Amino acid sequence: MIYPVGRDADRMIAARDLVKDYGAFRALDGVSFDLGEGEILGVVGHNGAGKTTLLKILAGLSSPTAGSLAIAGVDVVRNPHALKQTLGYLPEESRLYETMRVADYLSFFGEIYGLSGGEIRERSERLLSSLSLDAGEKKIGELSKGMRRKVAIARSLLHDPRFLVYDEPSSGLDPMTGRFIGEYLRELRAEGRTIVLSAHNLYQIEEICDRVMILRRGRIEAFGTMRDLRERFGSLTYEVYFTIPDASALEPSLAYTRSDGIYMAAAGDVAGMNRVSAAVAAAGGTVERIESRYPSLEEMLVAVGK
Ligand SMILES: Nc1ncnc2c1ncn2[C@@H]1O[C@H](COP(=O)(O)OP(=O)(O)OP(=O)(O)O)[C@@H](O)[C@H]1O
Repeated sequence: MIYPVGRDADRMIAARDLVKDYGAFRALDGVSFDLGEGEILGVVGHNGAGKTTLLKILAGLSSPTAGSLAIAGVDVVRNPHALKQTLGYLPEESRLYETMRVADYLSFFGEIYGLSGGEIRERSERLLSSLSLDAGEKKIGELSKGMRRKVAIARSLLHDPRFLVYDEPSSGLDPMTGRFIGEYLRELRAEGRTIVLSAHNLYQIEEICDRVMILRRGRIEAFGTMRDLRERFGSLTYEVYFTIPDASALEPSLAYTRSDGIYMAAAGDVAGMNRVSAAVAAAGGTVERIESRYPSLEEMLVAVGK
């Protein structure tokens, strides 16, 4: 199945039946989807689902065993080097050059991208300041994990690429730095860049991504906006909060929890919610409020299973 983008978006990625075998093991098994320009796609899945494998293929660093992939209209399976100027890649773990100062490190990569000395200085300064990174004269080996991640992000953006592939950008970072990077990604999107990222921080994915792909054992289990996914995984949950003088008067089959003197029983649909409310009233209790909520991405992933 192909998951198309909306008609109004220019297409940045067209992936068709991507397969990746490692020997006899099939890590990706027929992945097809489209992504529009200027969108953020979050790729989620349990360990070993195939996220890094897919991201490496999108970055032109690994060639698929079968299938086709066009990025910005270019067939990157046949011509992976065509991505060089278009793509900024952030690997899951970046090996940085421990003994280099940040400025020298960025200069080194700027030269690889063919930038002039002036361009490198101007862009490095702008990137480091937008990332709130002031490393001074420190060597990369002396930086904290969060600072190193920011250096790797700056490196991925030096040549001003339109398409970013970020593997676990906030992994291992404290919540403040993780949040900062989430907001930074939104700014990059506002500049018109297309971003594919993987993350185990599902709240961040829910917050910043336009579309989400749930991978399971190398296949797309679900793909769409969070709204699409909520429809696919269904239902609202209703939580009925009540007080009751004697909970033992409730019908024994009614499951509930109790916190600070307030009881709560959950129901999967409106009929269930009505049954709970009636049971509470029959046992002499009072319904205080009813809350409805959608399943979170985390609950969806649990429902999908390994
Ligand atoms: N070079 C390789 N050789 C053999 N098997 C590999 C190789 N790279 C990945 N695999 C296997 O392919 C599967 C998918 O791996 P991948 O790294 O893409 O998963 P992932 O979803 O990124 O996992 P994680 O969340 O743990 O990073 C795993 O079973 C992994 O063992």
